[in-house]
Amino acid sequence: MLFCCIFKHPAGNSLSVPPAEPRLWTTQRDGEVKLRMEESGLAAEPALTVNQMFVSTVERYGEYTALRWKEGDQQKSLKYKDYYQTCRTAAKSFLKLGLERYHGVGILGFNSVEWFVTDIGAILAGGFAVGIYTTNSPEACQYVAENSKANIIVVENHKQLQKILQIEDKLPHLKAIVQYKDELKEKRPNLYTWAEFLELGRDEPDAPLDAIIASQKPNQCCSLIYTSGTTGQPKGVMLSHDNLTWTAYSTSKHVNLTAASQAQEVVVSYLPLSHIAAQMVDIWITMKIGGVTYFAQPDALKGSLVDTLKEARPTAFMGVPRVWEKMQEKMKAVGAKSSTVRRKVAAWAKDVGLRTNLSKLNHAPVSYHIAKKLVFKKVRKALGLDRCTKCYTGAAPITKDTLEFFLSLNIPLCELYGMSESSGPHTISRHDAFRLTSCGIELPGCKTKLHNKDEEGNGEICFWGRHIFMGYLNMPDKTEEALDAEGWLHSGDLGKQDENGFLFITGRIKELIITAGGENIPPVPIEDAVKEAVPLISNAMLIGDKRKFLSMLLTIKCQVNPDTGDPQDELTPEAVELCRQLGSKAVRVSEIAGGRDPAVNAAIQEGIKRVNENSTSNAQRIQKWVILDRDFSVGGGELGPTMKLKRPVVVKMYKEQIDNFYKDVASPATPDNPLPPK
Ligand SMILES: Nc1ncnc2c1ncn2[C@@H]1O[C@H](COP(=O)(O)OP(=O)(O)OP(=O)(O)O)[C@@H](O)[C@H]1O
Repeated sequence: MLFCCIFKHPAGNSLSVPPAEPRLWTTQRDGEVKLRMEESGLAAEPALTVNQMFVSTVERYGEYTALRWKEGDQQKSLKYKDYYQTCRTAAKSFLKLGLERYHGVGILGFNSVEWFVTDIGAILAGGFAVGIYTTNSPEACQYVAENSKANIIVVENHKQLQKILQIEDKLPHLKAIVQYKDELKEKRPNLYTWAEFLELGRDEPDAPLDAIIASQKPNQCCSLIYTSGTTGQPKGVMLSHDNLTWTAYSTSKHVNLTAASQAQEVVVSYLPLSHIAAQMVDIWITMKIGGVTYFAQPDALKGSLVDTLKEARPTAFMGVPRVWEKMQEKMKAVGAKSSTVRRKVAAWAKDVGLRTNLSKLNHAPVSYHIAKKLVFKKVRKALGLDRCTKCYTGAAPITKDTLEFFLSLNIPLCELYGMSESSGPHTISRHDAFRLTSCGIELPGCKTKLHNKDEEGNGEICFWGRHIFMGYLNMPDKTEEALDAEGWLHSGDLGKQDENGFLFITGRIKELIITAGGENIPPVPIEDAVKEAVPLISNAMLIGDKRKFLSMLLTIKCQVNPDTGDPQDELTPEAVELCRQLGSKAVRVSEIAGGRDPAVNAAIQEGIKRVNENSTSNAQRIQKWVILDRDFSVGGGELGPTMKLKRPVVVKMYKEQIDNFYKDVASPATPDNPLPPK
């Protein structure tokens, strides 16, 4: 907030005191922050609003294609100059519908032209762009809509509309709803189709919109990213114009993206846009460099993504670890079915690929033309990545196994690390600056500090730079927890750096379990060890915060409904086979859950025993466990959009099972809990 105080001078003249400089953070919707400008380098670049960045791209690349998509069998596209005009029309429509300054426009739907236009139109009109996860329940949508004081909500289809209609009465700020796909199934006042919505603004004068745009400053909020809740109630991360425009600029420089005047970069938009990673790549970075965004189909993650990749042939591609893992699983399955000769050639090429790429990382001279010709080119083509020179993974931890698998296919995955609170990326690895399992070095103009380092050099990763968020909307306490007195963002992640500044993530303090006995236990290594020891297990979650001992919730690998993504009762073929090997005839989760299958119980108990034997202390031993009826999923609410466990949600959902572990600490072994607490 700018404070301007006017007081009377004893002589009677009015004296105006210059406005106090804004602080580094604010939690007020109309607040302003001090920009973290530096004297030189990239952080000294002039600050831009979203409109200024967009106009500058239109001036340079107005005739270039900005957006591409497929409608039926037809390819459609929009040029930069028309994209900008459509956003302006949408902005005028929002104003006509009553959008107030610093109020939200919620967007609930799959990636599309309309999503982008809503987001940017809301910003141009002086509101906040607010992505809402399509998997949100009506109550979760209500929280976001209320928190952001949404005046308008733009939904994709009838299904999403129903969620908003259920909570409409509880949203006093809501003035209109727009549905951008499919026919409206019913007419309602204040419900518009996309065409009707754009029509509202078509003939509106420019002046009121231009006045709003002219009044915008780079240090004001324009976008809210709601955290997905892996660490508690979602928080509205306030991002300023400068956060978006500067991060887009700095990232494009760091990873050497090509400006459209030389050749247009192409990206495929398919990850949830309400998450900062997808939004930064698909909307802001691509706009900054005048690239093309190609929209995938809504069923991208259910199987159509590879077809879209083959059509779009992206030059840069970002996947969360689960996307790469799925590709890996699929390729392995296809590989297993191919002829012996093909398998041998592929295995040989992969061996050459891994060895050569590892030597390359060590700057040793390499040559692998034959493998490239025989296998790698074909693999890339089959994945639609034949033009893709930059493949990224990020937003969650990826296993070394997956990194090595792709490296062996000559597809080095560059890792990207960051948070919503850092407008997306903080560090990114590059082909010319790469260490396996490292997340690379920080963006130019940004700084990293490791707080409270231990003897091995592990400390809490703290960030500084113009990508750091403004604050959490209406949450001063949480903001002060995240930003220290000097303005460093504390990530809650543990990491260490090598002598060249390469960052390695080594844990998450924010999910550390602190037992009643005061022992600090990082859950992920124990959970990973259990999954590795018992391949039948799909998800494992360690319990023990403020408890006397550790226990674990387990789920079994099951089939997934391809349309909804919901976990089914049927086991995967791999799980059925694993059961056979254990002497179990189970084909369904319900035959195993709750300790119903003695052979599976024994195998899990044996696996957990092995993990316990390797534990560093008694407190780190898993004493009890239970197999749940249903696997974790995004739709079920246990996993976030990047497949990170939402621990507080799981604890609430399975309270009964957890209470059971601890209700009688001295209880003897049961089929569910074969190991009595020590
Ligand atoms: N490359 C990476 N490797 C390991 N962990 C990562 C990586 N990138 C991001 N993360 C993890 O994701 C966190 C950031 O998550 P993000 O800002 O996307 O929040 P979220 O998933 O929406 O929700 P919440 O804030 O509730 O966790 C980081 O603090 C880190 O723990």
